This record gives sequence, C-alpha cells and structure tokens, in this order.
Amino acid sequence: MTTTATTQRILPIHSPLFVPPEQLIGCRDLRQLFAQPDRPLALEIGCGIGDFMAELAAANPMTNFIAIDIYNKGCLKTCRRLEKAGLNHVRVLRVEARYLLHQHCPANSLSAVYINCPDPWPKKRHRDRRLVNGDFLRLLLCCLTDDGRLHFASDVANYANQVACLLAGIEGYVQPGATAVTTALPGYPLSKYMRRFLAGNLPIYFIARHRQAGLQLSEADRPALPTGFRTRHPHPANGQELGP
Ligand SMILES: C[S@@+](CC[C@H](N)C(=O)[O-])C[C@H]1O[C@@H](n2cnc3c(N)ncnc32)[C@H](O)[C@@H]1O
Repeated sequence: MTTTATTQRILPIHSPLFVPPEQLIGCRDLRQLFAQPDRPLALEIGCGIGDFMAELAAANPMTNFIAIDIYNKGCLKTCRRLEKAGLNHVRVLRVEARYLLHQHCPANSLSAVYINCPDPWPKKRHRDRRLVNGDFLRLLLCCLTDDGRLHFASDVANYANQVACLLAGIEGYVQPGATAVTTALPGYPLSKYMRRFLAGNLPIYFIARHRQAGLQLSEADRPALPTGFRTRHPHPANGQELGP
C-alpha cells in the first residue's frame, strides 16, 4: 500500500479494551462502558503509549479508568500494554478530549482527571492552541465529582504557570497545599514524556487541585463546546478529517 505524508494508514485496534467510535454513539455517560458502573471513574487525557495509565490502574483496581488519545498508534500501544498487564478495568478511546467531555461525560461524573505533558505549543503566537485553557478548566470542574481531583503535569514552565493562574481565577478549584506549582512528584506515576525530561535533568511542573466539596454544579454550568477548535478528530462542529 502506498502512503503519503497526508494519508497514513490507520492501524485497526481489535482489543476488548478499545471502545470504537461507533460504540460511543448514543452513550451519554462513560460509566455505562463498565460492568460495575458505580465505581469511581477517572480519565487520562492524551495517554500517549499508556505507560502512566498502566501504573495508575494497577495501583487502583477498584476504580474504572478511561484513557483517551487522538493518536491511533498510541491507542493501539496503550491497549496492548493494558491487556498484557490484565487491566480489564480500563477502556481506551480514540477521541478528542473536548468532544468527549461535552458529548459523553455528564456533570459530577469523574473522580479524577490526569493530563500529563500536553502538547506545549511553545511559540507565543500558538499559545491559544493549548488544550488546557480557562474554558477547558471550567468544563473539567463541571465533570468532576464533589471533591474530584485534577492532576496536570508539564515540562513547560510557562504552560504550568498559565494553568495555575487560570485555576486561581476559577471559583471551585481548591489548592491542597501552599504551593501552586511544584516540581516534587512523590508517588505520581511517570509517563514516557515525563521520564524523558527527568532523564535529561529537566523538571516537571506539577499541579494538583480538587473540586471544592459541596459545590453545586449541574449541566447548566457547562461551558459551550467551542466551534472551530484545532483538532484532527472529526467533529460535528467543524467537520474535520480523522488524521493518523
Ligand atoms: C506530548 S504527548 C504526551 C503523551 C503522554 N501523556 C506522556 O506524557 O507521555 C501529548 C499527547 O496528547 C494527545 N493529544 C493532543 N491533543 C489532544 C486532544 N485534544 N484530545 C486527546 N488527546 C490529545 C497527543 O496525540 C499526544 O499523544
């Protein structure tokens, strides 16, 4: 088969842990994907090759996990890794994060969200392409459960500082300690990118917050789905093609 720079082959994923896009149609609540839907549900956004999720899920057998990425090969590698480790309480989805949160994730449903080394968009003029912005953090706050946790890790200091500033301006996120951003990661599993940066003696900037206990949030508090955001995932709002 001939491939070009623009048409790369999508590797089929046959893993029982993979949820194909057609299975998501009509699914308004990700908890329905599990045999025991009453267990806490945690989400990793941009799981890459799944090494972080494998360690996290192995340490938390009573939590259901969703690992998502828009990268087909990453989803395949994640499925292989999780299957090999017998981690049947994880589902892997190839889906864009904002789309998933808007379409399939009800308010008050996620006990934790993990975002590790999101694409940094280092050039100043590209910063508006960063996934984690004010609207995204408000969307996450709505999807988190009462006291649900948000974990953000980045190798880029100005991304972490930007996120910390945004979080400080959003009512409902609680900072557990005195430090807004830390480079200490005790007990936090390491992802491929985190390992790579740490091996090069570069720090990882880590942010942890939880949703204020007792905060009343409902579907009405969910920010609208932005139109025209940059993604290669097909999306009713922008009709873009699915990339490799
Ligand atoms: C720099 S990599 C980091 C991968 C992994 N978290 C790690 O730390 O090793 C960022 C990942 O996020 C995925 N990604 C980027 N934007 C995304 C989006 N909007 N929704 C879901 N995944 C996304 C990319 O495909 C890529 O695999």
